[in-house]
Amino acid sequence: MISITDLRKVYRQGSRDVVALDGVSLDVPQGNIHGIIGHSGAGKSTLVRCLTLLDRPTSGTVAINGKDLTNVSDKDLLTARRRIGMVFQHANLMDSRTTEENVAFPLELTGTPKDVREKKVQDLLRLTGLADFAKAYPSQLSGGQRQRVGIARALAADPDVLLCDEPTSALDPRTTEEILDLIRSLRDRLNITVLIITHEMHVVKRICDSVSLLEGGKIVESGNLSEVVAASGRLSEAVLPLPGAATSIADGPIVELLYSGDQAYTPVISAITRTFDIDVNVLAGSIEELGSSRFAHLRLQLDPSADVDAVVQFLSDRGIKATVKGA
Ligand SMILES: Nc1ncnc2c1ncn2[C@@H]1O[C@H](COP(=O)(O)OP(=O)(O)OP(=O)(O)O)[C@@H](O)[C@H]1O
Repeated sequence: MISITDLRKVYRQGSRDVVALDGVSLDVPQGNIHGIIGHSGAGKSTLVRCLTLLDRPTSGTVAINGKDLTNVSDKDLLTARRRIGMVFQHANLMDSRTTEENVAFPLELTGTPKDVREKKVQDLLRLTGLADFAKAYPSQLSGGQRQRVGIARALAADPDVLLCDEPTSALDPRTTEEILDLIRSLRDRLNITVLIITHEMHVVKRICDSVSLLEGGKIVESGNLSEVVAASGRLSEAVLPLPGAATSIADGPIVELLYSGDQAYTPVISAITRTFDIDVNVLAGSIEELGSSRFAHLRLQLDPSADVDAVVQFLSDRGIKATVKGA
């Protein structure tokens, strides 16, 4: 488990202070994949630097399984850093080393005996689908394979947390899916906690259990995917976007529905039509399967004669959040 508590980082720029992190608090349980999403300047890189102890936070703490990493002495810094394995946008491999030598590098630094090292490297290569590329040099590998090497190397020191900083931003869509699936399968097998820093919502939708929106150095929304969808905030809009203002074909109240889980299997439109004996027009819709749950976001236009309050109550009785958007 990783616990970030009231993390602040203030940079001095000339005569003014720049608050890059403004009290970030976050708990990610063991074995969870948590996405941190934010636009440029939100504070993502600063957060990564503070989590990897490359930069000391101005105040606040980062603890892994209850052990505070932020207050370790310089002497213990290297050991503390090993508890977080880093995956970057570019794998930054050593060109003169083969795949297995790149993966072995962190183990050489810690003086791991050769026989233990070799077994560990072969295990990691199997785990990351690289067994056939052990003797290949980075120049002989595809972008996706190089990223796999970077992931295997990040796992070599048995970290408690895998911190992935824009791990797929440099990859094509198909390779992106492969790498995200690999990260999820590693989590499933190793029960490792994963933090993914990204500006891409599809990364969150593909593998994250939970997500936080970082903005101006603060976490402004956070929760597991069903919670953030139900909260109908900005993350909800980003997870289940509806196309812009759809033109209505007739007068009549517009209602937006947001629902997940079992309710997503409810035949909602026919239920409204039958119960209220009115026509319903679908203006826009977005239905997604995220993790093991299904989420739906619909914009409906009801018959002008509809008793909209009664329809909203009918939906709410069935666990479906409905908001009237005006006629
Ligand atoms: N070393 C520094 N000195 C002064 N200000 C800094 C420093 N590093 C970051 N900042 C400021 O802190 C804020 C957050 O920057 P940060 O690089 O963490 O954002 P980001 O979300 O990673 O953006 P990007 O996605 O563009 O990399 C910005 O206003 C930035 O100008």
